[in-house]
Amino acid sequence: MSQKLLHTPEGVRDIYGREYARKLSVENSLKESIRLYGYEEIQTPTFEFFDVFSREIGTTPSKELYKFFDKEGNTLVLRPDFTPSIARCAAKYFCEEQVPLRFSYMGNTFTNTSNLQGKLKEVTQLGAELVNEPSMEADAEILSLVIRALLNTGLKRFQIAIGDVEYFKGLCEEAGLDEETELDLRALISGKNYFAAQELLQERNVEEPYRSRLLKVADLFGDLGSLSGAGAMACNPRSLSAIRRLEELYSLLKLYGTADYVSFDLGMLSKYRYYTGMIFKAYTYGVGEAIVKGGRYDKLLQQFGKPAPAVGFVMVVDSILEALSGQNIEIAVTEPPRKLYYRPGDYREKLAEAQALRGRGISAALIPAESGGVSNE
Ligand SMILES: N[C@@H](Cc1c[nH]c[nH+]1)C(=O)O
Repeated sequence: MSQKLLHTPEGVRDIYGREYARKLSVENSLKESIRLYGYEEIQTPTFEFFDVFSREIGTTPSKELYKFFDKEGNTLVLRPDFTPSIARCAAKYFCEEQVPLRFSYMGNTFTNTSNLQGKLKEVTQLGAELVNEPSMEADAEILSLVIRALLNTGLKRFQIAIGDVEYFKGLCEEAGLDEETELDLRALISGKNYFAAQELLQERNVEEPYRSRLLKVADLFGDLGSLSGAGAMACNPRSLSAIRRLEELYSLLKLYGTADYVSFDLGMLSKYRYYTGMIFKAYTYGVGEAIVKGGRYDKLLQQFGKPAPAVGFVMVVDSILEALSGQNIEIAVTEPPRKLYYRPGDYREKLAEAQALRGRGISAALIPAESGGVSNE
């Protein structure tokens, strides 16, 4: 048989045995934490029309989408991001609804990145979205829910960095940047490419003090105190009200008892352009990428026909598992099946025994004794 048949493409993988049992256990724990906050599970399709993830929506760039065609010639896309799908779904079925809507979901997302990046191209995401809620209380609920859910998996050492896209937008407006320059600058700052950012601002004739203010954004991180520094640097109402919101958010997190897990990072700029306010990422030891990502997107549902504010997050289950393993944190898994070995002469008794165990909710596998047993490990 060709060895090639046994291989999976780069960036996807099989998960089985104990590792899969651990994954299921973490998923259940995260789901239960989200359920406690009143979120209702929903399911959206794995692929959608291209337009749901088009450039105007502001999600994953087109070159990173898995695109294909159906027999009618429609362009379809394997979802790279749940948020546009949930926005579409909420706009379709809850269009007239004004009360807060709480949705949670779980499934795999797909991004067609280059093999050289060494990233998984299919990951399991578990998330929640709170629609029709513009308040700071909603932002605080989302952040505190994330913190509680992470603690419930057994993780202890993690930090949530919070930013607000309005701070940077305010500085860009103040400096008179056009949209294209703003997008280019955002990409350079997110990629930590400061020299190129400096060059770009010089090229576009951005004057002082605006140029240095924009470049300093990358250094604006730390505890609550760092917000006052950021406030002192900005002279425009957009950036200043972003700072005020973050300060208010912090006092709400104190009510939840979750403020110790957060820090601020005004240089945090997401690659997704649908965010309109607070954004955040959770980091922990042993994983380079964020294990949770989220934020407020008050204009996205409008693109699907329902003007409604919303805020939400996703947890990347594969990365949380990597963190738990790297930090040697035990994950309770369900008992493996009891193995009942039978010989031709005692099959009747062993079968009865297995049935009795199953009747009591205990998993039991019958195994021919001469086979030497099976292994799923
Ligand atoms: N979908 C975003 C996370 C998010 C959910 N809701 C709001 N933001 C992401 O994948 O990064």
